[in-house]
Amino acid sequence: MFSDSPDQLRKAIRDVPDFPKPGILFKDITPVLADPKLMQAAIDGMIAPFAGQQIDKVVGIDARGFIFGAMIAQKLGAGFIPVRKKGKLPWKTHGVDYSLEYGTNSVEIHQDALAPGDRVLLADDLLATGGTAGAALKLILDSGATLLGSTFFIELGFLEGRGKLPGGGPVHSLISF
Ligand SMILES: O=P(O)(O)OC[C@H]1O[C@H](OP(=O)(O)OP(=O)(O)O)[C@H](O)[C@@H]1O
Ligand SMILES: Nc1ncnc2[nH]cnc12
Repeated sequence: MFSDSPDQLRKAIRDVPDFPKPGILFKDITPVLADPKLMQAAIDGMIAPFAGQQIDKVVGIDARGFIFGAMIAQKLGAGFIPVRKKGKLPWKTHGVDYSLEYGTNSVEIHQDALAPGDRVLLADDLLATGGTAGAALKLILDSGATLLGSTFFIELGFLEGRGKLPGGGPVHSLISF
């Protein structure tokens, strides 16, 4: 990781006012995705607090969480498990409804994706109200797996989303606004 990366990462995140709804300041990560050095710094920074721990599975949340989660899983030598928006997974699922900063939705996980005793890290691009990550946390804990913690590229601290992640281990974010 290059030493001034947090500053460079922060500068690369683009603010888009009133997307997808009036009053929402959308944090656009596509400039980070487009730069391999920045992405490497982002992934390294998201993994750092969990270094040295045995992690069997990384759960990533549809859709932007797939990008970060899959890269983290590869780097850790762990499996990747998708939590998808309702109706997208082909096999038997468990699901949960939730609300997020700009709406409501449902996410699902395959019933056989996680097993009791699996050591899991949850990953997403952004923690806002915590509704989405809280829904994923419920799916993980209901499976009997052990949730070691959660890691986010961005946290919107003023929305206090980490309060929606009780019992899920440490919550880490690389860039806070
Ligand atoms: O903390 P919350 O208020 O729940 O918001 C955070 C969630 O919102 C975004 O997902 P979105 O549903 O927009 O899906 P996308 O990744 O498909 O754009 C983001 O990727 C997080 O998953
Ligand atoms: N402000 C925001 N920007 C980008 N993604 C989000 N997900 C929830 N709130 C968001």
